Amino acid sequence: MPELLTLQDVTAGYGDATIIEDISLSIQEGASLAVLGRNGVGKTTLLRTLLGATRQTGGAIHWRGDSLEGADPVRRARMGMGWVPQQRGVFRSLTVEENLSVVARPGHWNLDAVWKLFPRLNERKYHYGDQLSGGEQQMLAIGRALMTNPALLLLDEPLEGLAPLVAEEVAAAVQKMAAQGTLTALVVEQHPIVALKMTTQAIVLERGRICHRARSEELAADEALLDSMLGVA
Ligand SMILES: Nc1ncnc2c1ncn2[C@@H]1O[C@H](COP(=O)(O)OP(=O)(O)OP(=O)(O)O)[C@@H](O)[C@H]1O
Repeated sequence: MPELLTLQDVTAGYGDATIIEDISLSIQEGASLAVLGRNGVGKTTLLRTLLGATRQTGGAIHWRGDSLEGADPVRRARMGMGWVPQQRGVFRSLTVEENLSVVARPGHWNLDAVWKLFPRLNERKYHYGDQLSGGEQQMLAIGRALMTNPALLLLDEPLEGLAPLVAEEVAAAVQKMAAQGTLTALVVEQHPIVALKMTTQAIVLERGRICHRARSEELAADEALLDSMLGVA
């Protein structure tokens, strides 16, 4: 598979503060990457840097071989970057179906494909955004990003704040979505075991730098290493 995204020695932050440093990695089309690390190590900042929403002070990012230097977030979105923010961002005064339809762009992901991935959204399609539970809002936020048919989908802590059973449902859907290979997925998660199940590759950040990279399956099996890096016994 060709490479979708390549980062070479990327350093970025906010104002004068450097948050991530010397990040080098490449992600192939259709692959899925978990970005792990303790609180405050720069996971969200890495995502925001891909989107062009931080101050990049060093290194280069290439998208399908072309430099992203100078490309603002709007242009990056048009190029095919989709983003599921931590705050979810669904339109509360639109129905589920309207929320999905207003952002639709041609491609594999249409209403039927989203209903199949999230049967619960299909059941609630005439409900308004503000009538949904937290879990349903998260499903809708993911569905909305999928409807734009992005080449790269960035998910920032998709399970945060969800009750365990709903979190499992969302995790299973993300895993299914990532395994279909219709897009490249990058998942930031506090819960490494779940994130590793959803993805094929993983990186671990420590103080803004990559301290470990592995295939997700291998890292998931190495409890001692996971515990030493992330404290998950
Ligand atoms: N807009 C901002 N302006 C200045 N500093 C910021 C901004 N956003 C985040 N930071 C700082 O950058 C550092 C890394 O934050 P970031 O959110 O990237 O970490 P994280 O690994 O995603 O953490 P968490 O898991 O807690 O969300 C933190 O010290 C944070 O205070």
